[in-house]
Amino acid sequence: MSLALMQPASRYGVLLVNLGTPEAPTAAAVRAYLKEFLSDTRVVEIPPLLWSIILNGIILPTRSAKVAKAYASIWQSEGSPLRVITERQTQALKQAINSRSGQSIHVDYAMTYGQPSIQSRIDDMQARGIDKIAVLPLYPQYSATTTAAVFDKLNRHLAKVRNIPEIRFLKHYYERDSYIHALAESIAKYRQVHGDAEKLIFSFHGIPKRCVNKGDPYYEHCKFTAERCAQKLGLSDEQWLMTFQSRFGKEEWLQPYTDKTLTELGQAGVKKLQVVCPAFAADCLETLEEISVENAEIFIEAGGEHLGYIPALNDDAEHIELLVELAYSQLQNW
Ligand SMILES: C=CC1=C(C)c2cc3[nH]c(cc4nc(cc5[nH]c(cc1n2)c(C)c5CCC(=O)O)C(CCC(=O)O)=C4C)c(C)c3C=C
Ligand SMILES: [Fe+2]
Ligand SMILES: [Fe+2]
Repeated sequence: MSLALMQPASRYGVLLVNLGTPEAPTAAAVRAYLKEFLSDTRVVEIPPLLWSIILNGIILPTRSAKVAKAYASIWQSEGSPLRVITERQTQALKQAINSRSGQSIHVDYAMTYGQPSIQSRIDDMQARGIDKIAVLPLYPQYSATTTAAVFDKLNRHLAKVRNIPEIRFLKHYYERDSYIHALAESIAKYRQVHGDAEKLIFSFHGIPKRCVNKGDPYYEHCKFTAERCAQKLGLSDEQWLMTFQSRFGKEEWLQPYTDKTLTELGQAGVKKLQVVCPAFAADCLETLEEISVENAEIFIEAGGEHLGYIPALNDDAEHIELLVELAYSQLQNW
């Protein structure tokens, strides 16, 4: 792979962006993180004044301590898994791009909520003389609740900048062969070690059904991902399922729900399941705790025997290859 750039490499930057995570597994830190995250109107579309009363009066006081406990159970010595893995991805991508292209391109990461903020990383790049920035949100499937939230944060910052950099923004990559390949390879490798299961569940982070009804293409992107990956693995229709996890609030979200499906499968006599979560580029609370612990317990209580969680692509070699391809796709001939 060769990279054709129109200007010196020192003027280009690549910014990986993921969701964000608390600074510490404490109620106070989780509260601050959830407050910023759940105040974004891309994430929660309830009228702001009404939502601010519900958020500050009910959600934050009741949820922060409970969620902090869940974070504490997965916290690593270096910090939150999402941050630790995103840092590793950033370093690995930097090394791969620069050794491959022989050019020194600046690579960094930001979080939509919390630190390091998109604003601080764009400012840092501009201070380094970088004026062409490729922004790569680490969401394979586009949703207004995630990808567009990155776009908003970026633009809200640039609205205050006099001399703006040029930006290229990756909207999604669910359709790329290299993504489907990396996902299928990770499942095949897991199965080489742990054996097959009766069924493979593709569990995506959910969003409210209303969002899809109003035009969010997320469901279609998830469906394409699961179908292509199952096809690549040679699975028959009976061997896999697509579900949606992490429901929040009372309204209907995309279905079938992961937890309810696990209960039904356990009750129907299924003993061995494997779950992969393709919407997460890095392992985090929603995979390491919700799927691997909470949902595994739900399945076993319903009669199942084993739920094997297949890790996210994280800093796997195939994933870093994919990130190089995504970065090149934005930087090429620029
Ligand atoms: C309130 C609505 C939410 C929407 C819509 C939503 C969409 C969405 N989220 C991710 C990725 C992640 N979400 C994570 C945690 C998380 N998500 C929500 C709520 C919504 N997400 C909450 C409240 C939380 C925090 C935990 C909790 O209180 O239950 C994470 C993990 C972060 C970590 O620190 O580990 C990720 C990643 C996607 C991909 C998505 C829509 C496509
Ligand atoms: Fe989420
Ligand atoms: Fe969750």
